[in-house]
This record gives sequence, structure tokens and C-alpha cells, in this order.
Amino acid sequence: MTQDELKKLVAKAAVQEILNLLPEHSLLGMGTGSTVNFLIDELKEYANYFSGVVSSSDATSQRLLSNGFKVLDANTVQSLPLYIDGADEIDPDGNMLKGGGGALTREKIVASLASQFICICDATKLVPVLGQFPLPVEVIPMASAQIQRVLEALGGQVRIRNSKVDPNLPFVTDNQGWILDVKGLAIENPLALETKLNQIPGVICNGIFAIQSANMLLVSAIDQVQKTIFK
Ligand SMILES: O=C[C@H](O)[C@H](O)[C@H](O)COP(=O)(O)O
Repeated sequence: MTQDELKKLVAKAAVQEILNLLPEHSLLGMGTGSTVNFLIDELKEYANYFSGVVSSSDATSQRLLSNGFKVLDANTVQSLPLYIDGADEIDPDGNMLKGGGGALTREKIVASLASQFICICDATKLVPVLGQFPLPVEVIPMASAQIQRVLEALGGQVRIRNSKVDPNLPFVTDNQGWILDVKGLAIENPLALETKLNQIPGVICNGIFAIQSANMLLVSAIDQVQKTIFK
């Protein structure tokens, strides 16, 4: 199977999981990325099953709206029963590295509203220790040079992410932030590093999801989907 076929397979399994877990008229939190795009495509026939969806990016909001879902502002809900999203990496404890698509900050905000986080991915995302994928750190643009120095002093190799439209310009997030992609940081203790990076002035958010780790993982490999529940 291709990676896209694996993403579609896990998206189909996720639809059944969502419908089993949530009664009709529930709210739902929705992540961002190619796996989530497959999920939205698979879930669209149930668009009216949900009273509304809180989205983690402008891209996801547009896709949800064009598929008939009602999109709600995060400020209008007190909590969500479930948040579902992909990941760039996930470790055996459900800690994730996210932000390859630049949506990490809003993903973390929506995940923080939810009592349960389901991660959906294909088996290429499973890692023993986070950190092979460059760690995205979203920053206030005027702080980027100083944050780069701090991250380099911690042992990271830092690159400012470039725009896909014009590679001479920085990538700009939905929050008008920039992304620093950091290689080479040891992420042996994801919670400690997530907390430490949050302390650097000008950091909006970093892509370690240990505080908002996954409660459940659906992962596709070959032709089947495996479910893991984390403690
Ligand atoms: O900012 C992007 C998100 O964190 C995505 O969840 C992550 O990059 C995984 O995306 P994909 O499903 O496209 O592999």
C-alpha cells in the first residue's frame, strides 16, 4: 500500500471510532494535515451528526466548511469530548512531535480543550524516541534570531522554515508567527523539553505534545489498523 492508501485506511477506521465514542450532536476538535484531510473526506457524510467542529487551522476550517460541517470558534466552547489529529512522530507513551504543516499552536490549543486525544497515522510515524523529524518551534518574528541562538546553545541546528509560495520569504503561520525547524535536540524527556522551550521569550509554541499527549492511537500498517490506548 502507498502512504496515502495507509492514511485513507486509518481515516476510515477513525470514522467508526468517532461514531462509537460520540453520541449524535456532539462537538468535535479537528486537527490539520494530510491524514486529517482524508478523515474529513471520510466523515463528510456524517457532517450533520456533529453540532459543530472546532478547527485547528484555516486550511482545516475551509475543508470542513466545504464539506458541510459547522465550524465553531474555540472561544464559544467550554470543552470538547474528543480531539483527533495526525502526527509527525509518536513514541510508545503517546508523546508526539507535530507541526510539520505549521499548525502546532492552534492544534495544541484545541487539544487542550478536549478530554481525549486520538492520534491517527500510518506506521512510518512510530518512533522509539522523538526527534528524528525536525522539531518545529513557532516564534514571534522579532525574536527569531535570539531564539535561534538559544536553541543552538541547547545543541540544536536551526533553520527558519521558508514559504512554499516564495522560498525567499519565511513561512508565516495562521497566527503570523514564523517556524524554526530544529534538528539534533535530544528529546529523551519530552515533557521536560516541551516545558523548557516554552520558557524562551518569544516562543509561541513548540511541536512537542507531551502535556497534550495522545490517549489513543490508531495506526495503519500493511492492510490493518491497530488501536493502542495509553494510560
Ligand atoms: O502542523 C501539522 C500537524 O501537526 C500535522 O498533524 C502533522 O504534520 C502530520 O501531518 P500529516 O498527516 O500530513 O502527516
